Amino acid sequence: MSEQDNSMTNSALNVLNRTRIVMVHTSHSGNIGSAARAMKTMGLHHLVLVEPKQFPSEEATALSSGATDILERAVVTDTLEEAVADCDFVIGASARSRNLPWPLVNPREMATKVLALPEDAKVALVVGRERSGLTNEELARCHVHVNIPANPDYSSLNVASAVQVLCYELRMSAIASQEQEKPEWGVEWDQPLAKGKQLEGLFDHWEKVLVDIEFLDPNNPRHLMTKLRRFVLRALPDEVEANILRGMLSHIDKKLRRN
Ligand SMILES: C[S@@+](CC[C@H](N)C(=O)[O-])C[C@H]1O[C@@H](n2cnc3c(N)ncnc32)[C@H](O)[C@@H]1O
Repeated sequence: MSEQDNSMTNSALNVLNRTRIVMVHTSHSGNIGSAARAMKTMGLHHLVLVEPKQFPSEEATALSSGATDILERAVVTDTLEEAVADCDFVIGASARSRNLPWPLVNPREMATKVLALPEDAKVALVVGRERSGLTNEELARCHVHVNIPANPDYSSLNVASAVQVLCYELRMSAIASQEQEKPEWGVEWDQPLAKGKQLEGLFDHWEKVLVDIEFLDPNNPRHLMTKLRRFVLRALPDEVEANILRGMLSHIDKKLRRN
C-alpha cells in the first residue's frame, strides 16, 4: 500500500491492498504495463500473471509509465488455480454473456459486494486473454462475473482499460464507504471464508464421490459439476461449512469402502 495515499482511512485503503488483479494468458506485454499503470493510479498494487506470453519485457516497462514497482512485484503462475488459491472471493471479468448463467454484476455492484466482505478477505479480479477472454472453465472458478455495460454494438474493452474501470469503481466504493455505514452482510462473519484451494479440494472430492455412487457419468457429465460449483460459490461458504461438506463426503467414502 502506498504510504503517500492518505486520502482514505486505513480500512478503506485496505480493500485496495487485499485485491489482486489476475491477468490470464496475456499476449501483448504492453497490456501488462498499461494494466500496472491503471492499477497504481487507483491504489492497487498486487498483480498476478498467469502464463503471460512474455514477461518481464521492455514494452511492459515502457507502458507502465513509472508503475515499475508493480511489475517488479508481480507474481507469475502456471495456472489460474494457483493464482487464486488463497483468495476468498474471485470475480471474473467477461465482455460477453455465456451459455450457463452465473451471478452477474456491473462494476459498481461488484465494488459494493467486495466492500461488504469481511475486512480481511482476499479478493481476485480476473481478466482474460485479449483475443478470446476467459474460458468457461476459468469463469466457473469465480464467485461472480462482472460485465462493464459498454456499447452493445462494441462492448469489448482493451484488457488494460477494463482493469482501469474495475479498479476505479473499487476505489470509488472505498472512498464512499468512509462516509456510509458499513453494509451489515458479512461484516460480523464468525468464520473465515473458504479459500480457493479448499474449495477446489471440495469440488474434486465431490466429483469423485458422485462418480463412485454412479450419480455422475464421467462420459456424460452434463455440466453437473459446473452447476454444483455455481451453487456453492453463490453461497460464499466459510471454512467450517466447506469442512462439513468435505466431512460428509469422507463418510460416504468410508461407507462405500465398507460395503
Ligand atoms: C479484449 S477482452 C476479450 C474479448 C474476447 N473477444 C471475449 O469475447 O471475451 C479481454 C478481457 O478484458 C476484459 N473485458 C473487456 N471488455 C469487458 C467488458 N465489457 N466487461 C467486462 N470485462 C471486459 C475481460 O476480462 C476480457 O477477458
